[in-house]
Amino acid sequence: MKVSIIGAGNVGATCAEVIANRGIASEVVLVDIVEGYAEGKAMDIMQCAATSGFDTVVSGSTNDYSKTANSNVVVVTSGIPRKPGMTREELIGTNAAIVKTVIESALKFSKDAIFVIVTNPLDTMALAALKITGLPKNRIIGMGGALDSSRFRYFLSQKFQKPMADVEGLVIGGHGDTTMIPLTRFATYKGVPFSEFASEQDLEEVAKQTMVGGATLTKLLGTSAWYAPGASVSYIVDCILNDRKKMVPCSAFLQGEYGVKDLFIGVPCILGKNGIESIVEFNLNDAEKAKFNASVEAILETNKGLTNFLG
Ligand SMILES: NC(=O)C1=CN([C@@H]2O[C@H](COP(=O)(O)OP(=O)(O)OC[C@H]3O[C@@H](n4cnc5c(N)ncnc54)[C@H](O)[C@@H]3O)[C@@H](O)[C@H]2O)C=CC1
Ligand SMILES: O=C([O-])CC(=O)C(=O)O
Repeated sequence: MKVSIIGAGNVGATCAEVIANRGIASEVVLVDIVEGYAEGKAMDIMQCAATSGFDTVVSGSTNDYSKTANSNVVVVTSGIPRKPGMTREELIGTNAAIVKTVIESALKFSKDAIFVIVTNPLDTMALAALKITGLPKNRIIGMGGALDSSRFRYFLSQKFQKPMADVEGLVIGGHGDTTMIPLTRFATYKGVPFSEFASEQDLEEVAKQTMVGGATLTKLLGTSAWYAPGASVSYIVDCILNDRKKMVPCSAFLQGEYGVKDLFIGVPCILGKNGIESIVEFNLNDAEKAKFNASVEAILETNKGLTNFLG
């Protein structure tokens, strides 16, 4: 099983390292535009193999997409990250052009690949990927909700002092500071809804922390996060390559689900060897619906910025 990761920066390289360490794929190819960068990252990761004990082969290439040929999965992590004070949406001008070039190049060599899009603004870049490739919707997956839900579980676990493994939480909606929707009503402690013992105010606080989770890290780090993003991408890659059929919130191209058409937004998806194999629909209450609709409107607004790139 072969995975190519386009963009060997913080997120891309972390993803390669996690995939190798967990043996998720037999081969990982990192590609970057900066001369020698992907080769260097790959060599550094390979020098963990002897001590970490993995046999995944990680290699790097500067813009030579022939090395990515016949990938089962292509991960797109190329593009600029935000700086403190910026929104993800502000990255669209630079990143849309990068995403277009790299996806066209990767598709030439891997016509059957499933594409996992990571570059921000995520929901809009996933739409760009669909339009650029013309691939069926199951083969374009936006990585947002997996990370946001993982952060939601972290903040729930911190707030209520519960082990992370006992905490479940789901985030849907857009992958943006104001567009994501941590579903506090469905958050559980070992199957018991948190709402049974936590105040609404406490749960709202956790939801707010989750929504700005990426911005908080960007402020602390001076650039956006990479460990949890890299781990979340690897989780999705594992679900595809190992046909896990797990439910993972991802940005998916909706065709009527949740009352939405022709738009990428975060919803629970079943991931397997065919990519997004189905979308799980469930009833939202009026307040959740209102948030979801507001999220749709915000993504539609950001998507307008694509017209310069895609016509
Ligand atoms: N969807 C999500 O949950 C997340 C998305 N991101 C996004 O992922 C992207 C990457 O973030 P980082 O890895 O932190 O940035 P980074 O700056 O560390 O790495 C980006 C890499 O892309 C490369 N690149 C730029 N243009 C390229 C091209 N045309 N071809 C090949 N490589 C090219 C750069 O040389 C750089 O090495 C950003 O847009 C960031 O906002 C980051 C974290 C989470
Ligand atoms: O915050 C950012 O810009 C990067 C990202 O999407 C995240 O970490 O959630």
